[in-house]
Amino acid sequence: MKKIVLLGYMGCGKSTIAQNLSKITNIPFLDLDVCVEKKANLSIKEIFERHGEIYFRKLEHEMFLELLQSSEDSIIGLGGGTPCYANNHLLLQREDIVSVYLKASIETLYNRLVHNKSKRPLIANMDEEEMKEFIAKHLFDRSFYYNHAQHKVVVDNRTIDETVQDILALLA
Ligand SMILES: Nc1ncnc2c1ncn2[C@@H]1O[C@H](COP(=O)(O)OP(=O)(O)O)[C@@H](O)[C@H]1O
Ligand SMILES: O=C(O)C1=C[C@@H](OP(=O)(O)O)[C@@H](O)[C@H](O)C1
Ligand SMILES: [Mg+2]
Repeated sequence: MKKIVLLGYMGCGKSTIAQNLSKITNIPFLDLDVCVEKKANLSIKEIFERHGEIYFRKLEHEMFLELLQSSEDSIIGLGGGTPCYANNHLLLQREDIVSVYLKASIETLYNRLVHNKSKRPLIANMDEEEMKEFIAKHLFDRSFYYNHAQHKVVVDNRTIDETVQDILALLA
């Protein structure tokens, strides 16, 4: 039984790539954020607004453990912060987990996030200049955790299909 876990910064494509990889492999896909939202019966935005980030991190950790407990094969798209809290990065070291860091440059992340920030509470209220600075610093802080992944796939200038193929090639 294997779990393929995609990690990386907000906007690198975890949710999109996990879904597309699932279509090709027929391995079921789970998005950790969506699982948290279903369990809390609130959107990520609402969880942050009503209960704060620390509460979100607790739910995220509990849900990650729950998904890893299942014996089913699955492709799991993490949230951008998942490996950086509650020692979640250590859970990635399990033998039945294949972890893939979708590595994107600041420019790629900025371009993908700038029109897509409203559902992401950490950047929702930033202007463009603030966002650029934030991504640069935050990505630097988080890279330590992302680099715990078993594999790294660079996603800059790659289409969705190309990234899916890159992942399939390293799984082969
Ligand atoms: N080549 C690409 N690979 C992945 N996502 C892409 C690509 N080009 C554009 N996008 C867009 O970038 C965004 C990535 O968001 P998402 O999949 O939610 O990332 P994450 O889950 O890592 O935050 C989506 O709007 C997606 O359509
Ligand atoms: O980077 C983060 O801390 C977060 C990333 C989001 O997921 P995506 O990376 O899928 O946007 C979501 O979990 C939440 O808004 C916090
Ligand atoms: Mg996502």
